[in-house]
Amino acid sequence: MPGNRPIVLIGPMAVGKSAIGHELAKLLDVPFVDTDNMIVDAHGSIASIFAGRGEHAFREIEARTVASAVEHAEGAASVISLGGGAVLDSGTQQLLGRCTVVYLECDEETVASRIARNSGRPLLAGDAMARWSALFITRKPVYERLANLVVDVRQGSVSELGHRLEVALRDYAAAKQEVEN
Ligand SMILES: Nc1ncnc2c1ncn2[C@@H]1O[C@H](COP(=O)(O)OP(=O)(O)OP(=O)(O)O)[C@@H](O)[C@H]1O
Ligand SMILES: O=C(O)C1=C[C@@H](O)[C@@H](O)[C@H](O)C1
Ligand SMILES: [Mg+2]
Repeated sequence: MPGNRPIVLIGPMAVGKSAIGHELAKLLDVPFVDTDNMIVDAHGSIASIFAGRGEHAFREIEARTVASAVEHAEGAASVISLGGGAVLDSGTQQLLGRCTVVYLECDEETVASRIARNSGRPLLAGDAMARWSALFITRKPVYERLANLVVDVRQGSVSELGHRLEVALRDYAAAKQEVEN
């Protein structure tokens, strides 16, 4: 595995960061944290934060939460799944330089069914797919720039994708080791 760096999963809403991250952590037998869940545990539902305090306040809470998750995880292997928009914060972008960042790549067609199964995403209110696509267009270059590794998650079950990520991470770690030696 890539040293003792936290493995951080990034990507747009509903690609499977939480589900696949959880699976990957089980396979690697390392701790798993989901920063959206940390926020909900500490501050209540994401929808209620957006409604009561606005997106700006949510982003501040999110940046602090991600920093605390990464700092707490450093020095040991672990898996951290971020919320879809967490990568927009410049402090978070800097912190991710100390992690192994995996971008879960998906497309509109595949994500449509995954969105349908989930609710409570305030930024997808109304026409969820149109909102998803608009956000994806602006964020895609950020995901691509921050990623050490890109994994296509369009095909396969959560369990299969967990295995695929594990293999991709082992290959990445081996290639990195070879360059460093
Ligand atoms: N490969 C897959 N096959 C089938 N269902 C999937 C797959 N990946 C994720 N899902 C399902 O799609 C839904 C969205 O996944 P998940 O919540 O993990 O997305 P996310 O990337 O964490 O989204 P968010 O950015 O909103 O946190 C969940 O119900 C999850 O179980
Ligand atoms: O993409 C986003 O901006 C978001 C994604 C979710 O994970 C949550 O963090 C929240 O709904 C905002
Ligand atoms: Mg999630």
